[in-house]
Amino acid sequence: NGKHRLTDDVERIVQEHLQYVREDVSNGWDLIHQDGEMKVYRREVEENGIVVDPLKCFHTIKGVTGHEICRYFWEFQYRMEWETTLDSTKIIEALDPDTVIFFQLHKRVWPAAQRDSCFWSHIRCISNSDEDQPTWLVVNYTTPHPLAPIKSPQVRLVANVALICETIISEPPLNPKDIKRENIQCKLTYVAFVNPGGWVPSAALRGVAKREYPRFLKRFTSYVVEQTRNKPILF
Ligand SMILES: O=S(=O)(CCO)c1ccc(-c2ccc(C3CCCC3)c([C@H]3C[C@H]3c3ccccn3)c2)cc1
Repeated sequence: NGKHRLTDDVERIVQEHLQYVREDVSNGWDLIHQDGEMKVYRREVEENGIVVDPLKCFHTIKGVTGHEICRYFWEFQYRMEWETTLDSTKIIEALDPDTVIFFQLHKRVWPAAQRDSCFWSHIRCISNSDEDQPTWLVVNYTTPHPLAPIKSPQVRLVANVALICETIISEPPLNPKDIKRENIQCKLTYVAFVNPGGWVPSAALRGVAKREYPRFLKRFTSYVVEQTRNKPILF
């Protein structure tokens, strides 16, 4: 894909996430939610009295590939079908076929002021030669943009989010064309570093995050399972 003004930033952040995804959650992380295969961890971090808790979620979803999960997460046209915490979302610039810039209005979470966000969103396939299936990832990273002016009373969110997915094929048939959905599953890692961009009561924000991240990940992954059920597998 063509080089653009954010190529170096995108490369740097993608590489950082590829290192970070391997870090285990044994020390310093609290398991805040478990539901079947989904495990949600959080570290309690404050910067200048603002809660910026990193979030890490591991989940295994049967019947879908990592490419399908990343595709539905990245593609703009599906977003409002699974994202219940947004008032609006729109693409304000396309930098290359895999990198766009979004502007989003997030639903107001009382008593905090309404948040908006502007980030570049990049989707990529990392082929790791040794394993059979490639890793797919999406990164959403805050960036300023002239078409996303900061307008009071909205507060600009600062977010660095990654969705990293592996595809597992159990009992692969001799001919890949014979692979069925019951033989595939996606192992996903979702990490979110969200700075609310301005003061929010710590307990309120931690409560919202604890409720909303698991709900959002469950709703999103269920949506992809539904959408792909009778479609050819996208590897
Ligand atoms: O995965 S994404 O890139 C999907 C694209 O939309 C993503 C997900 C979540 C957020 C987000 C935005 C705002 C908040 C807070 C900050 C003050 C008031 C709201 C939170 C915290 C509260 C947690 C939360 C988690 C999930 C959904 C909503 N709320 C999270 C941003 C981007």
